[in-house]
Amino acid sequence: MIVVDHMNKTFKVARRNSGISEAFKALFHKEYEYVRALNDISFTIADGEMVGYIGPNGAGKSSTIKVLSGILTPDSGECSINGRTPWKNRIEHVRDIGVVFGQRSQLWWDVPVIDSFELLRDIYKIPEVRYKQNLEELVTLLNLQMIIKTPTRQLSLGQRMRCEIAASLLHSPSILFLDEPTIGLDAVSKIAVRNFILDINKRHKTTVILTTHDMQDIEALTKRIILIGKGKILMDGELGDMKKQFGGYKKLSIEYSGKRLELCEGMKLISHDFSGDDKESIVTGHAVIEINTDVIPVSEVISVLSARIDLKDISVSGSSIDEVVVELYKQYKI
Ligand SMILES: Nc1ncnc2c1ncn2[C@@H]1O[C@H](COP(=O)(O)OP(=O)(O)OP(=O)(O)O)[C@@H](O)[C@H]1O
Repeated sequence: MIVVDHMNKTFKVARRNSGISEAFKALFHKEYEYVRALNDISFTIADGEMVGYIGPNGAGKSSTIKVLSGILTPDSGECSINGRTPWKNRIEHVRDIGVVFGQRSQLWWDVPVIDSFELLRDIYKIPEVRYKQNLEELVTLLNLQMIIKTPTRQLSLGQRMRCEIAASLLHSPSILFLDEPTIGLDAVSKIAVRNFILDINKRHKTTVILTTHDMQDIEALTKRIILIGKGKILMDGELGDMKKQFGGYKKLSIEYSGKRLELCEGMKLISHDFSGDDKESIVTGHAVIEINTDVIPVSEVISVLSARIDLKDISVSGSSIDEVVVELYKQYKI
């Protein structure tokens, strides 16, 4: 169980203008600015839950993960993870958690991956039998057989990320923090990583907190999302509800022939290609229309259109998860 209660963190950042004279001045008089990375944040995450922690750049996601993993001490507020305070009980705490920072490596750069794994076994004092079992499972599920003897620096990004995830799980943690685990991965590697995370959550009931800008990760993995912006928790709820609230638009794509395309209230033309003179003669065309379903249902749009034109082909799609998130960020002005 993770309980975060009214947590705050402010960074003091040195600022100066460019130029040699400014650099010289800064030797004697430094100017500082305060950045409020976490502003009174609170949330609770139950055992076995998978939560997407989202927000724009600089929102405070990594700072939260750093506090939860014991790397950073907050200025005030409480945090209890399985009954421990991460920054106070660091040694016991790290046995309970696995952390993957997509942009940083926990593997030793110049040695084969298996050597890094063995070092981690010694650091975490993982019993030999458990280590062997976990290693075998992770090597199979993450398909590491061919790369485990290669030095980390010679691995591709996708190969390294699979090794990073394995490294974070060797000691069977009950909680996994994933900070942008699919950043820079190709489609095949992304899907492999997502499937693996789903699998360990299902089989081992591992609690997963995932920060990402990849909304397909969120859609594939989590039901609950927590939105952070400018250090504040702005929303905490079901992904499905968020889609309903912010995704009230449908896109209608039509191939048609007939006279002029006329729209009514609740319909907006996104794109329109047509042949012929659209004022007088029969035209054939392709149009994409955005429908505000709060104003007019899709069925009515189709009947309005088909009264005027001959619909040859038609497809309807909802707002993509990215569009929903753009709406969400707009709404909260972040
Ligand atoms: N060590 C630090 N020193 C000074 N400022 C910091 C430090 N770490 C983070 N910050 C600032 O705190 C704010 C939150 O940063 P954080 O890295 O948590 O954001 P984020 O949501 O993870 O962003 P991104 O999506 O870009 O990774 C930013 O304004 C950042 O500049």
